[in-house]
Amino acid sequence: MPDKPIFTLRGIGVDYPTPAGLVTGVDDVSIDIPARGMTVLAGPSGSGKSTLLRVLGLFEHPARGTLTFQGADVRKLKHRERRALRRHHLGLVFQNPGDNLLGYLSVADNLRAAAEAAGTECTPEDILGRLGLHGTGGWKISALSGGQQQRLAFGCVLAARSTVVLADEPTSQLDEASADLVLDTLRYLVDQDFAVLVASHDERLIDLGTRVARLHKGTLQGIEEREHRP
Ligand SMILES: Nc1ncnc2c1ncn2[C@@H]1O[C@H](COP(=O)(O)OP(=O)(O)OP(=O)(O)O)[C@@H](O)[C@H]1O
Repeated sequence: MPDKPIFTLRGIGVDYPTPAGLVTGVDDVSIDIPARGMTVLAGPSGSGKSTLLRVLGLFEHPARGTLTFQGADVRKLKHRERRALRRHHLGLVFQNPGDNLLGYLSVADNLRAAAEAAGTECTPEDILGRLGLHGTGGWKISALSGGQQQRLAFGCVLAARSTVVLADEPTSQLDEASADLVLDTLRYLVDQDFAVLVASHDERLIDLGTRVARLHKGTLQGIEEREHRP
């Protein structure tokens, strides 16, 4: 029997107030996010990918619709419960590598800090070895390439033992070789049975998705299920 979805969205709508009036970020989006595999939110600039990720990351309160996480209606959670959900379950990776890491800490200390913030513990050398960053624990963040920094950001998700990985355009700031490192890391996270959700318009990343949800002007155009990952 397939796993229950980790997120269920029904009729989600987000509006942004602007001086020119309300701008719709997404409208009437209904989708189940599976507990395993990689779901890619694809679509052109302004289609609502980041808005939807912010809803799932609990940064954005939808004006309409319902969002459940593991069956619980997120709107009904108390502030403390929402924070706990985010700390223990949601691993976020933003597009700019520098926004994901603490530049004043070493590589290993970034992993330790991520684990501590989630109330858990980690063995940095183990995680670094799994991500092809063996031996970099004592390095400054600035000594890593952009792709290695993004890998480390995903390493922080491993350190925190999050349930879900939410990544917004994780390859968009990287050259092709660095982006390859990120694609390998995403494959690894999928193999480790994380629920991976990525917003991207990078075709190579979209090709990795076990499920591709296409957005256009804030609405969901369709969901493509794929049997096999390329
Ligand atoms: N803070 C905001 N204030 C006003 N409008 C916003 C805000 N954030 C997003 N929007 C609008 O909501 C719509 C969806 O934007 P969103 O950033 O979610 O799209 P996107 O697909 O992630 O685009 P990109 O690939 O450029 O990041 C766009 O019309 C955008 O202008």
